[in-house]
Amino acid sequence: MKERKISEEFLNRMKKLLGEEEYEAYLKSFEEERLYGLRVNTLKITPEKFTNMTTLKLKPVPWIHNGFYYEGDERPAKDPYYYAGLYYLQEPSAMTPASLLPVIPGDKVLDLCAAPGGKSTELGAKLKGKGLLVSNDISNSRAKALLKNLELWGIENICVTSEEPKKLKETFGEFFDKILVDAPCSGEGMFRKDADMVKSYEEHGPDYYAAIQREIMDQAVDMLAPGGHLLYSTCTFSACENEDIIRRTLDCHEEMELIRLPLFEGASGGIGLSGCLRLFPHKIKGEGHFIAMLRKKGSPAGYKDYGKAGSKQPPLPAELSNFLSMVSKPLDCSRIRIKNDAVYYLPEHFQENTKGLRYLRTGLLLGEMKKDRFEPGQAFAMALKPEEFKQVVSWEKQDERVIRYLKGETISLKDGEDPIKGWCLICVEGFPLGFAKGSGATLKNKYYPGWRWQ
Ligand SMILES: C[S@@+](CC[C@H](N)C(=O)[O-])C[C@H]1O[C@@H](n2cnc3c(N)ncnc32)[C@H](O)[C@@H]1O
Repeated sequence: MKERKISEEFLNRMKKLLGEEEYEAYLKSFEEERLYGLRVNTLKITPEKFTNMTTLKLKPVPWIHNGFYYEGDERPAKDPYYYAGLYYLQEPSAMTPASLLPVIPGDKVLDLCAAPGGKSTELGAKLKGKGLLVSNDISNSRAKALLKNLELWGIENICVTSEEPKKLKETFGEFFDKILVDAPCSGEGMFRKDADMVKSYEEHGPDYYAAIQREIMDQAVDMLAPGGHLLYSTCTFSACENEDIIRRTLDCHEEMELIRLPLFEGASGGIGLSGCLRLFPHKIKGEGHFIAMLRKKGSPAGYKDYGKAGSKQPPLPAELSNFLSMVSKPLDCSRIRIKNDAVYYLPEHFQENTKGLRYLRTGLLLGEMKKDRFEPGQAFAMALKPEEFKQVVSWEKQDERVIRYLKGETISLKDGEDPIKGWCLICVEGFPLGFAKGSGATLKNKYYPGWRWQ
């Protein structure tokens, strides 16, 4: 582990927050090794099936149904199942916020500070393809990583934006049923996991972040529909970034109420504000976190479609229709849009009157219209189940062609294997990796170059 020098001021504050005895236990937790976790993508596989298939040595995270610890000497990101989007690597405490937000299929969900997608991927899985997930991050470069993770996970009903919350509020108003604010914070809870956090803490501490958090929460409240839930989380300990933010939100917005979160083994209540959750590394096998849930009073107005998705559209180009005839996934063609040759499948409830926002993605990118053909894209492959495409090639994980395909190589079929003509979906053990185009015994590789196995 890297050497880290934690500021005296922080340690004194922790002593005050925890009391002498607990403070000693907290300091002792620094002697323990950091923990490694992964969360299974329930859009694609059940945790039971995954644990039976993988060679990783896993132990369940007790409070997360699809969360597991893996051992630090394993390399789960160098695994074809990772490339198939079967799991996301995530510190166990960080799995908690998305697991607690009560998202149901059909909801309109906003993840306001979403990159790189640790929580958005779970929110998208909970939606099961129904409703809308708007994932936003103010940083454009981080939003690109977010987009990749959401597409790798096969989430089709996404919009990815890179905007200031204020701008989103001006556009959407009280639109969302569920909002997650996983706020930028001073990161005190991550000192054990990531020594670099100590360095950035010296530049910007709790007061700097508290001002940003207050502003973000005000905008989030204004985007929440009556009856909607807003979950606030940080990975820091300072009360001014946690309970104080919640207290202030309740004071400034009388339409909001606190929803008590149930305690689970090892979790603690809020300090001076019951109903919130605190996770401490000396009490739980995970890093430090704070979580609180709020609700906007009133009842949901019921379904209201703002956009034109579903309105009459010009017929699809023949090349696209031909390709879609190989796809049995139910697609509502009135939600297909072609923009600068890129073909998108809009999510339900998508507002087409939201122009002017910096979108990185509006819906599922099905592919691209080329001169006289349609070329399906990587995100489309990841959102398909093998039974939803006409021609499928599935290799066992040990088959050397899996890694060669992920490296972008042209693949030859083996003697005795049926020749392939045209588009096919390449899978590992039945889980899609991407497309290829067959011309008999040879498969031309169509794996997205930016995602290649390095
Ligand atoms: C704690 S991280 C989010 C982690 C993410 N939720 C995950 O689980 O992968 C906070 C994020 O907030 C973003 N951010 C900072 N200021 C913001 C603002 N004013 N509005 C929206 N996002 C902001 C940062 O770029 C950063 O990616």
